[in-house]
Amino acid sequence: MTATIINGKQIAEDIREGIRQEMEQLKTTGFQPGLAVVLVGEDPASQVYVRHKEKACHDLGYYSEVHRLPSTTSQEELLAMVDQLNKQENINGILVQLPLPKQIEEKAIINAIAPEKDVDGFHPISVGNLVIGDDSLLPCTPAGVIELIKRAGVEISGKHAVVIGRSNIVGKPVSLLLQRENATVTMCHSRTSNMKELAKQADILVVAIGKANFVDASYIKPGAVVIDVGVNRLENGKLAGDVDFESATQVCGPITPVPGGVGPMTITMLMQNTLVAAKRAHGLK
Ligand SMILES: Nc1nc2c(c(=O)[nH]1)N[C@@H](CN(C=O)c1ccc(C(=O)N[C@@H](CCC(=O)O)C(=O)O)cc1)CN2
Repeated sequence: MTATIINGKQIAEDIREGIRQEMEQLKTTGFQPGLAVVLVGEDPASQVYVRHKEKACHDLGYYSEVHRLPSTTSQEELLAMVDQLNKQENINGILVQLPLPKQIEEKAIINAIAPEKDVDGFHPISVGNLVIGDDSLLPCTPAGVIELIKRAGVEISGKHAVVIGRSNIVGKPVSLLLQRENATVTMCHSRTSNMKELAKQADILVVAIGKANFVDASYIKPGAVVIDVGVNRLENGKLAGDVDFESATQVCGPITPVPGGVGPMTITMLMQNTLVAAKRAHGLK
């Protein structure tokens, strides 16, 4: 079995093309999804991601608002901003870019977003719906992971999936989504004593542990699908995933690169969620 590269950039573009075509039809009726993005502070990576979100809206013909607030913004000020966006009829999706400065409690802000506008899928109601398998807006990166696996032509049902990492944003939701697709899921984390042994049993290995090049060939069953969610900026300025790509490709089957794998899917799935939220707000299917 030889490694094949899953081209996340191309898959993300294919999905955007589908959205573009749907928009062509919908906009004749005056329909326009609206996304508000709130950025607090000057984190360089967050500034780049927010610019990409604004550009994606522009390219697809969405209405877009970006609110750039100073790093000294208080929790009350940010809550007031979210409250105002909850009330705005031209806004169907609200995204507060993470991480937030330390004086602001992330949870308080996420909980304040109206669940029907929660295009990040982080609100407890969205998470609860995901757990019980009801319709909800799915968190973007985990939804992107599932989409990548499917579009790489990999059947998920009946497979053993191992997820390394248990964050609320990636590890937990991706495990639930894999389970929803009828995989048998094992979750590993920093306290798992036999991680390598478990990872080596995976048909599908999803790595979201936030440690550069953590997983090498010795963790991978020959031919396994490897999805690398890590985006780690090295001291030399280069990006590295959580998977040692050179080593992994000696044994794995389909694998996502970093950059150009999961990352590009995050913003595309956000655009998809914003369209879904807008259609629901207009009573469309
Ligand atoms: N409110 C949210 N905050 C954050 C989220 C999120 O989903 N919602 N995710 C990340 C940041 N993020 C989007 O916000 C994001 C991360 C990475 C990429 C991406 O395309 N990565 C590229 C590499 C980009 C680079 O050169 O730095 C890739 O992997 O190919 C897009 C979006 C945290 N915050």
